[in-house]
Amino acid sequence: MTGTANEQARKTAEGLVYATGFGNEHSSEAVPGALPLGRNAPQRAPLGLYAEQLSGSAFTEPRATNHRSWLYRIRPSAAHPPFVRVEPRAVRSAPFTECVPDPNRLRWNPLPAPEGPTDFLDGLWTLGGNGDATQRSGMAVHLYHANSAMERRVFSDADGELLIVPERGGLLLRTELGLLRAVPGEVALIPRGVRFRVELLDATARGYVCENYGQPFRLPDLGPIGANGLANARDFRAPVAAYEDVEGPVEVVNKFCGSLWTATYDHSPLDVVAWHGNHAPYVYDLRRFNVIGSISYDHPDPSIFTVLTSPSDTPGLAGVDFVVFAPRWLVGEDTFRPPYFHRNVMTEYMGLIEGAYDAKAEGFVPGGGSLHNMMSAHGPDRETFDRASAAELVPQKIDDGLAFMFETRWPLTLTAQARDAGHLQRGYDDVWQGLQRHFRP
Ligand SMILES: O=C(O)Cc1cc(O)ccc1O
Ligand SMILES: [Fe+2]
Repeated sequence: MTGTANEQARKTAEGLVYATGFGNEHSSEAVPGALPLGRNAPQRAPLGLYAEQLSGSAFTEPRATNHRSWLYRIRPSAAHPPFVRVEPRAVRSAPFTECVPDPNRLRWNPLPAPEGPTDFLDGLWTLGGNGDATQRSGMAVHLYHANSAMERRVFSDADGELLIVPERGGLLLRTELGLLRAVPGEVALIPRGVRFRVELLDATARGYVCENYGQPFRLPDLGPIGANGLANARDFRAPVAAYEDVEGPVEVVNKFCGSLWTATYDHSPLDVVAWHGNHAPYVYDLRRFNVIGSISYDHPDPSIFTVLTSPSDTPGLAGVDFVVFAPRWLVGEDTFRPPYFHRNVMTEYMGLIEGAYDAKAEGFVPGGGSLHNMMSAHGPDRETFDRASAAELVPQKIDDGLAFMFETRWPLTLTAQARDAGHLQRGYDDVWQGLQRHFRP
């Protein structure tokens, strides 16, 4: 991508307007009068537009979990040529069958820079996942490293929603429902089936993606925390309508039941002039997260840091949680303050957006990731354990990092490329070597 194209994307991103709130019924029109009033499907939609419903939930799901938007577009989505299946490059999907599930603790360095011009879609690289895309259950962990804009190219994912976690470089997401800017420290969500393309605000972009095949992410219940706290609903931003009136070839890539399918349209499908509904993309600034923790003793379980949760059919057991370790004060008395040693029935994939993470002195780097699969023993490395066991317990501000976790109820199976990757760290186990016995009966 040329500097000029980046510059243009940056200028566009600067002027963006948003609607706020989580899961709201938004309505928006890019041209006055484009949104019909009082009905969804008038005999003739305003301004010669086509009316189309995009459903992210079954028609009959309870109102609280019903997701759909009405789109008023220049051409109906139905007018398209056949899709043909294409090579998926480094994108893989559930069920993950290339490897046997591995109980070892694993850690990767950042995804290497791509060779040659690579857009967001070509730069997607799947680490692993669980479940089955055709059953709409489970999740996948992808990383991306891109250096160019998706030009005349649009992507949509029928298999799940995409939670994008930029780590390096900002993104301008041009979606059917409008434009979103997502820079490191923010996360963006593209709902199932929503078409979008990604432009870059910087020379390169790197980050993580949680592809959630299961129920859409929602805000966790707050229970005794009360009516406020953690991620507050008003801090989520949805786009306002913005459309492309572009004729000529545009490649539309559709991820469907694990495969990538492509068709060349004679126009851009990002041609929605007005819309209303709640099946909409959003962006959230992780620094707005209201961190809640212990003000007496002990280290709460990290569920207290849940930003978004995708419930499964068993109450309390998430298909996947998105958890953030944001700057916070530690004040626990007579407490080992960093993450404790533990074995967890849930599987933990962790990434680092910036700085450092308080359980690991070294080796867990921004853009890298660690996998602690179901029941694998992990926790502070030796250096962290020794330091925290001896530390003077004065109030301490942890403000030198932003880490996150995709935590899932099912074990995560790697792709062959993740297992064999040159950037897989050898000897991760060694960080727990040298923990001395101190037992004195
Ligand atoms: O493993 C990790 O670092 C994540 C984590 C953090 C924490 O504070 C407690 C439990 C846990 O799994
Ligand atoms: Fe953990």
